[in-house]
Formats: sequence, structure tokens, C-alpha cells
Amino acid sequence: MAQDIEKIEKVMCAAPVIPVLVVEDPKKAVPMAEALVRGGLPAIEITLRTPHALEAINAVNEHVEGAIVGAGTVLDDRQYDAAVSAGARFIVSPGATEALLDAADQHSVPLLPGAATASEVMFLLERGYQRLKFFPAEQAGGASYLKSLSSPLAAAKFCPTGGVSLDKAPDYLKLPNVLCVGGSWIADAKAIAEEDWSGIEERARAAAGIKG
Ligand SMILES: O=C[C@H](O)COP(=O)(O)O
Ligand SMILES: CC(=O)C(=O)O
Repeated sequence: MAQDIEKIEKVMCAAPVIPVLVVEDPKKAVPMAEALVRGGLPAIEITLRTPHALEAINAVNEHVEGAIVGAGTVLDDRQYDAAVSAGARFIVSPGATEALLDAADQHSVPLLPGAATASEVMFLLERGYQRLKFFPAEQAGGASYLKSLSSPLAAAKFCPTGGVSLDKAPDYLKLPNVLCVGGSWIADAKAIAEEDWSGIEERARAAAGIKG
């Protein structure tokens, strides 16, 4: 089954940046997401890298008006099912496997799979996926590398993530094959632990204003 491009583009085009979040304490998820939404970043990715990530997704989905909460670091079918049950509105993976794409076929909640090479992109295009995460963006070659994929693999459009910052984001966003970027700089683990909601809101506002 092909990717639902319209559905995933609603997430990718909601703002220039998707914050990637590692939430240790689910009680902090709601005020964190409220700060992000107030700052102008409605689409947020809570990674399944902590024991309470599903609880955090559920809380944001239930309580934060205007948020489009997704699950990141979804690696297999069990995690896909669990994230959807928790209320995730989109699913992100650092890569892609046949099994994960088969799991996505069972759900209407869309998948944004990761790719870092021409062959990985071609594999995903073959499976009907044209909206992809470019991960890890800076480490794999950065904006110039991604630009060089834009002509031969023109159907693929990306959300570069990994090492992206406020300063580096415009270089990606001006590329013809980039719809948004992802990153943890807006709300990193320290800011969440310290409940720095005003700082998160301020960085979200700066990110929401980035032009390509
Ligand atoms: O694992 C990395 C996340 O996808 C975000 O990367 P970052 O911390 O480099 O922004
Ligand atoms: C890095 C990434 O894409 C993820 O954790 O979902």
C-alpha cells in the first residue's frame, strides 16, 4: 500500500520544524507540548526511547489542543501498534524494514520512514513512500549531500533530522526536496527536566519563523 502523502504532508507542512523529544517524566509532557504549540510548532515527535513515552503521547493527544503528536523511534510492528493505540497521529522511524512497512500497511496512521542513501530512498520509493526522514542528516553529509539527491530522486521529499540546529535549518529548508526539518534543540532533555517552558516556547517561536 502506498504512503498517504496528503496525510503525512499535513504533519510535515504544519511548521518548518518538528521537535524531536525524549520525555523521561510523562507529567512534563503536557506543559512541554503546550509551550511548543504556543510557540508555533504543533507537530511534535515523542520518541519511544523512554519507559513512559507512550503515556506521554497519550497525555498530549488527550490534553493539548492544537498538538499533532507523533511517535518517533518506532522500530517494529509491536511499537507501531502500541503508538497508534496510545494516540499517535503519525509514526517516525530512523530507517525502514520490510516488516515495519508491512505494519504501516495495517494502519491509517501514516509512517515517515528514514533513509540516508540513494539505495535506501529507492527501496522506499519502490514501496510507495515519497515523504521520508533524512537521518542522520548532518552526519550523513548534510544539506549539500541531500541536494545532490534532489535531481535523480526528484519524487522524494524529506525531513532532515540529526545534528540540525537553528543556524543550519535554513540551508536545508531552501532545498527543493525538503519540506521541514526535525531536531531536539528546541526542547532537549535538560530543558524538559528543568521545566524551562518559557525557553522552549521562545526556541519554538524562533524555529517557527525560520525561512528557507
Ligand atoms: O536521534 C536524534 C534525533 O533524531 C534528533 O537529533 P538531534 O538531537 O541531533 O537534533
Ligand atoms: C531518529 C529518528 O528518526 C527517530 O528516533 O525516530
